[in-house]
Amino acid sequence: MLGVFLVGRRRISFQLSGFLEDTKLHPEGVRFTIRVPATSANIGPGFDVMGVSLTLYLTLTVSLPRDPPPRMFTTPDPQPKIIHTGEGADEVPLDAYKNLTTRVALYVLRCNGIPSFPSGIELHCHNQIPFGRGLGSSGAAVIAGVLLGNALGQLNLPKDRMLDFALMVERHPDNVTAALMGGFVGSYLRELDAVATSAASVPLAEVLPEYPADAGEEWGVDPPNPPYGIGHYVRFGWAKEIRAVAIVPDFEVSTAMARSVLPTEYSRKDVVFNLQRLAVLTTALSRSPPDPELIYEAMKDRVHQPYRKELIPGLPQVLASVTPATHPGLLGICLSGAGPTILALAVNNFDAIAQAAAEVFKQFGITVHHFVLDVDTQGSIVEEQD
Ligand SMILES: Nc1ncnc2c1ncn2[C@@H]1O[C@H](COP(=O)(O)OP(=O)(O)OP(=O)(O)O)[C@@H](O)[C@H]1O
Ligand SMILES: N[C@@H](CCO)C(=O)O
Repeated sequence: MLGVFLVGRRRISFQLSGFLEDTKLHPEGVRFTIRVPATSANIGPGFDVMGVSLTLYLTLTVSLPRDPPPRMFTTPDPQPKIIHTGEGADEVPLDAYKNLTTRVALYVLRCNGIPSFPSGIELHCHNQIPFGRGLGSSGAAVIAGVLLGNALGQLNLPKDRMLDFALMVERHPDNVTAALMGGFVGSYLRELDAVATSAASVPLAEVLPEYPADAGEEWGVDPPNPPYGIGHYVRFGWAKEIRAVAIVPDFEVSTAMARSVLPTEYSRKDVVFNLQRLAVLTTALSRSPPDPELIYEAMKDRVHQPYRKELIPGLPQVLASVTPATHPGLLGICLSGAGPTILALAVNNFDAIAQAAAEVFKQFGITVHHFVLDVDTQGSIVEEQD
């Protein structure tokens, strides 16, 4: 059986039967991995626009029998077996009809005329991305699902088309675009015509229905296919000496909650404040050596961070007290995604910067841990396992 996956601009073709033979799951079977990076969205002023992919990963090891047993069109239908280790292991659903990654994979398969998973799939998800912290865990799960559906269905979708599928689920483009493409990216949702707009606006419940466990093939209407070209993106430069310190509080803030506290209208003054900084920041982060004076100011925001402080005790105090003046090496500091993680961009003194933020959070009774990360330039990859 021939598998063909698109990985970046490289088309990788391989004989599925040529995969490693050492899997415990299917000793005679097929095995490949899907690796998706964490992301930090917004970077201050670029709310729902900018994202950067970071070197923490969700990795799926997918095993399937070389000669799958014939499909049984009676219940129980062929659910993948899911093992999940690492972050989220105590809360992630292992039922493939409830797990975000496999539900998205099934959505992609069903949109392409494949009604269910192939039989005998075993999926080991190893996750380094903390849940609900602003590091793009859900975006990574969605992208992993799109790549899984593409691989299992041998669909050969180009990455731009995969982005359409991801945007039907996660409807702001910043995290999923960075997770799929890698690097530092800006993206927008294209204005669609009326038909495409309504296709792209169908309720999430229709894209990812609650699959009844005993439904077999009877899943009702086909899910809505994404319109073509929902999201467009551009890659920005990133100065190689800039690293990302992710300071992760010990509590979760769901993105849905963090979006519900935002206003629906903004003053012209606040919109202009963000636009001015956004325009400067995209170029400032590409320049070597990076200029802390320019970047610190350009990472300020008036569109989402001020409203999220009620969900994140200590947020304004951390942002105001950890500055390039007090902490040489720091370039700028902001909320990562919907929070509560703080993203500090710096060229050195990474641990001291994290420690300073930790001390402020401590005054609010919050403990944190931190990662010093680099920008992942590859984006999501699908490859034979070593
Ligand atoms: N690997 C995963 N497998 C299955 N479900 C996941 C996975 N990662 C995240 N999720 C789901 O996504 C939820 C977190 O999504 P949410 O959008 O609230 O936060 P986030 O994506 O971590 O943060 P942000 O969007 O601000 O970067 C989890 O509670 C879980 O339901
Ligand atoms: N732009 C999004 C990122 C989180 O998914 C937000 O800030 O709500």
